[in-house]
Amino acid sequence: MIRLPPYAPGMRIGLFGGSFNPPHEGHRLVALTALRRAGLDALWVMVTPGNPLKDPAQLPSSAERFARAKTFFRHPRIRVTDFETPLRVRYSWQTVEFLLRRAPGVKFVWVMGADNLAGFHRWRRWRDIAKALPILVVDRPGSTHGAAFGGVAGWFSRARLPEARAATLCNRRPPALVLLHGPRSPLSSTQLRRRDRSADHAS
Ligand SMILES: Nc1ncnc2c1ncn2[C@@H]1O[C@H](COP(=O)(O)OP(=O)(O)OP(=O)(O)O)[C@@H](O)[C@H]1O
Ligand SMILES: O=C(O)c1ccc[n+]([C@@H]2O[C@H](COP(=O)([O-])O)[C@@H](O)[C@H]2O)c1
Repeated sequence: MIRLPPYAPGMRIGLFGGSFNPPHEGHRLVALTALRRAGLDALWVMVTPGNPLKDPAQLPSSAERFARAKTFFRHPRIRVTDFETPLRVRYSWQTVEFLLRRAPGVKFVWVMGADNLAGFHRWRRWRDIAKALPILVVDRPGSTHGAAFGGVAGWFSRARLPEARAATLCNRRPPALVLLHGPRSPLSSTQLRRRDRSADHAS
């Protein structure tokens, strides 16, 4: 049996998947923004076994990334989980399908940064994900335009809600999308890995 964080019918839960290699303040900003502006009861930080669009070489195990994320995200409404690893998930549509079956009545919303929406058309069965649950996107420097006008923007045009309606997103019938603007973080895991590598070289 796959273990999940606590849930109950009617709860509003954000699903925030990522590599988290390592976690950083940009991730925290997304998590807190989603909790607050969508009025979520909880946010699950889902440490992926591996983004299918990224090179898995050099990716620490999900156990290592999970441990680090658990230490990093200390918040009463944030739960870190790596259930996608025992579930042997490769693509997010599998996660969504599993959760909707396993936790009926929970109001799930998919949470992502703007760069992920800009590349969403490359995700396996992205239309099925979009038809299965609402999507909340938090702006990210460098991806504002791509998220608003990129590959999937046309498809979402009628499903897009104004930011002021973000708190209603969990109750919307999908497809439904909100693109949130506000405080942004320029941080990335790539940048942190580079910084760690140069510190190693210097010492
Ligand atoms: N600074 C940020 N602002 C907004 N969203 C972010 C930011 N950093 C990461 N995210 C979002 O967090 C989720 C997990 O991202 P991920 O763990 O790949 O971090 P990353 O910094 O993009 O990593 P990498 O640099 O290794 O690609 C994705 O939805 C991504 O869009
Ligand atoms: O399902 C897909 O095709 C797919 C393609 C790219 C990314 N994802 C998921 O998107 C989330 C963010 O990934 P990342 O690497 O940008 O942190 C994570 O849960 C990935 O598994 C999923």
